[in-house]
Amino acid sequence: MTEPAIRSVHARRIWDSRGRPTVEAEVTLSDGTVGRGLAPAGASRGSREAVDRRDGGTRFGGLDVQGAIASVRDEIGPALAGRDPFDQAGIDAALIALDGTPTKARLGGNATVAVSLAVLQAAAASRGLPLWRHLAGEDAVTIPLPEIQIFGGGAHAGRRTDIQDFMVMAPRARSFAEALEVTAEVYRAAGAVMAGRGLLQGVADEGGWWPAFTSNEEALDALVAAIERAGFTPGEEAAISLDIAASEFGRGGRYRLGLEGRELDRDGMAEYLMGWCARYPILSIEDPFAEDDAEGLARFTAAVGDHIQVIGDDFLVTNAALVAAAAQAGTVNAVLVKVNQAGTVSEARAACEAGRRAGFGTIVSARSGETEDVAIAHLAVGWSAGQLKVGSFARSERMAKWNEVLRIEEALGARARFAGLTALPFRRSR
Ligand SMILES: C=C(OP(=O)(O)O)C(=O)O
Ligand SMILES: [Mg+2]
Repeated sequence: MTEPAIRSVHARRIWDSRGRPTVEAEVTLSDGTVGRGLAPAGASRGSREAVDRRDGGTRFGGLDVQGAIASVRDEIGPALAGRDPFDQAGIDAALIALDGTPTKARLGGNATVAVSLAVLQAAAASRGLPLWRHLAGEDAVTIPLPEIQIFGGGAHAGRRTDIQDFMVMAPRARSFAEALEVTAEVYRAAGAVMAGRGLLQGVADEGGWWPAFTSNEEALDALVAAIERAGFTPGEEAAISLDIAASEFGRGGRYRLGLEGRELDRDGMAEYLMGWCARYPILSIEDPFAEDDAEGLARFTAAVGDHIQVIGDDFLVTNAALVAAAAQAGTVNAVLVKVNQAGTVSEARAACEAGRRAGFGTIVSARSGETEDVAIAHLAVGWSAGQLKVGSFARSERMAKWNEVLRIEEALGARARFAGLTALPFRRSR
């Protein structure tokens, strides 16, 4: 039997979880198999990420994705027709060459990521394999430790807090299912705590509670109160993970905390965060300094990196070369992996592998603008990334992904190996 080839690539406009247009690509193989890839979209974006093509106007105003769809129809589709769908690296290299820019700005990162994921899905479907198994081959896989948002802030919640994500990790959980259960208890308790204080406003872009706090610390205190109200001991069954997303309010070594009406220099910011690390049970901090502040990051990681995961998101933009450089410089000890930040599956995988080689924590992540697509749950398992960040409970585009990991864990049965705390970089090096 001859191996199937790519017959056609189609793109359509769909809508994301923020009500904005995005791209869905559909790849059809010569054996009739179809694979779909859906492009997510970030709000707090690193300046070196792949650039989406957003141009023209929708009928009712707002930027459209017709340019990205035209890229697929006029250029990507014809270029990929007849190619081997199992050669993901070759397909992604072709997309990179066809685009010809360092940031995929010509074709659009939203076009390349949708097609790259669609080819991957078509190849898995053609083999009759779940995506995670197609990715892992015969290798054993690890089920990721989740970090789950409880309060959303920053660019995802009208900047009601400067800090973007207040999340929970379950350090004692023995399975993904148990970690999800613990965090769900904290999530509901947090809603009750906020309602009791008259602070409940709704849900943020990633499903965490939309806050009405008057300081960033008030959110941390409420998180500790929620953990206790759920019947857990802070730092034991449930610990704290933060995404500071500092590029949103910091530049040139200066940090403007809008909520608290003050500006900190690099040392002041370090003191602010180190104070939190001393007072709260924090296990992980993402982008604690702005993407242009390698010095702040390096000093912070040198100070706390032996017991706290320090993740580069905007700082590393899912780029293998930047991950390798960060490992050399000691700026962070973990990398967030967002497929659309790179623009292709292969580049995201390379960033994840560069992280693994460096002994980093590796966290596959969704974006704040998402779809019902569950591919990243499979990437996290298939790549044995060790950690997954998807958002929270109150939005089904997030729950679709968390629930998909439950299905994979169940399918693996006794063979399921939950990463748990071994996913953290300081646990690895011990
Ligand atoms: C998921 C995140 O947000 P966005 O998608 O807005 O970049 C993040 O910063 O980690
Ligand atoms: Mg981030």
